Amino acid sequence: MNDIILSVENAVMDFGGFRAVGGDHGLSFKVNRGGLLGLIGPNGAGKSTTFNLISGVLKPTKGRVEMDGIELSTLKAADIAAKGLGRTFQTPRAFPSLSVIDNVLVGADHPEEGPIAALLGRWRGPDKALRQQAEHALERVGLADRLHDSVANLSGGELRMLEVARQLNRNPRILLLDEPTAGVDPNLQVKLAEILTQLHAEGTTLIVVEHNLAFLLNLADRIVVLQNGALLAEGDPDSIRRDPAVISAYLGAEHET
Ligand SMILES: Nc1ncnc2c1ncn2[C@@H]1O[C@H](COP(=O)(O)OP(=O)(O)OP(=O)(O)O)[C@@H](O)[C@H]1O
Repeated sequence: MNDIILSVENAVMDFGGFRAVGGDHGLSFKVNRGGLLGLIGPNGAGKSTTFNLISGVLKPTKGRVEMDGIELSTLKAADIAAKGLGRTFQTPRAFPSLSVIDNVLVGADHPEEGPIAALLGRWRGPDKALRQQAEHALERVGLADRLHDSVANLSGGELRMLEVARQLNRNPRILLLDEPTAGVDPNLQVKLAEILTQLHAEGTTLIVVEHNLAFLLNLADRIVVLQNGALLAEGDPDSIRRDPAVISAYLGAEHET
């Protein structure tokens, strides 16, 4: 029997009259505890919107999201983060006036406070243990020699790795990564794959949205495919690679380019 940590149940997200997620019957899928789930689909399929529903950035028009049997859909994003759900964004977010390490330290000690309160808390100065933990997170993503650099000096790929470090520092039980390889150079992509493999081995539940299918299909143990906001297919990576509906809707189009 699979142990389910997260379930999306009949979720619908409408923006005005436009249905971004849910199709005709609502979107439902489950995430195994400790699993590495890949969420794929063509542009506009509803992947980021689904992440926003899970992490509480958006409230579903209909349906619900549950983590360990607790309904998340009614909670604020900061409360969901405090329950152990971390995420990165498709467009990396950073405090531009802070150094690399201070960007990791923001919110590290009291994630439930939210970033602004935590930023003010930085005036107290972090204790040594927190600083060492943040340094370790930055070492893991290959930014050990950039600790005191301004984030303004980081490349797009490095900013993305900074977001990963920020989440590693919080040690989430579930981590959602939105297009983690986008703009990341091949060396850092290898590092990223190592980090995901290690987190997976440590029992962290991972959900990864990615257009780089070669990267994701090698790492994930299950794949959910969305099309027009609805579930097109789900299964292990091999069955998804062979699924005629996926090939025609998505993989086929990719292969032609
Ligand atoms: N705030 C919003 N208001 C209106 N429409 C939105 C909003 N956010 C997303 N959409 C629309 O919902 C659909 C799904 O968008 P979403 O970003 O979730 O897709 P995606 O699968 O992540 O796409 P991509 O791979 O291009 O990032 C798209 O048609 C998008 O234009």
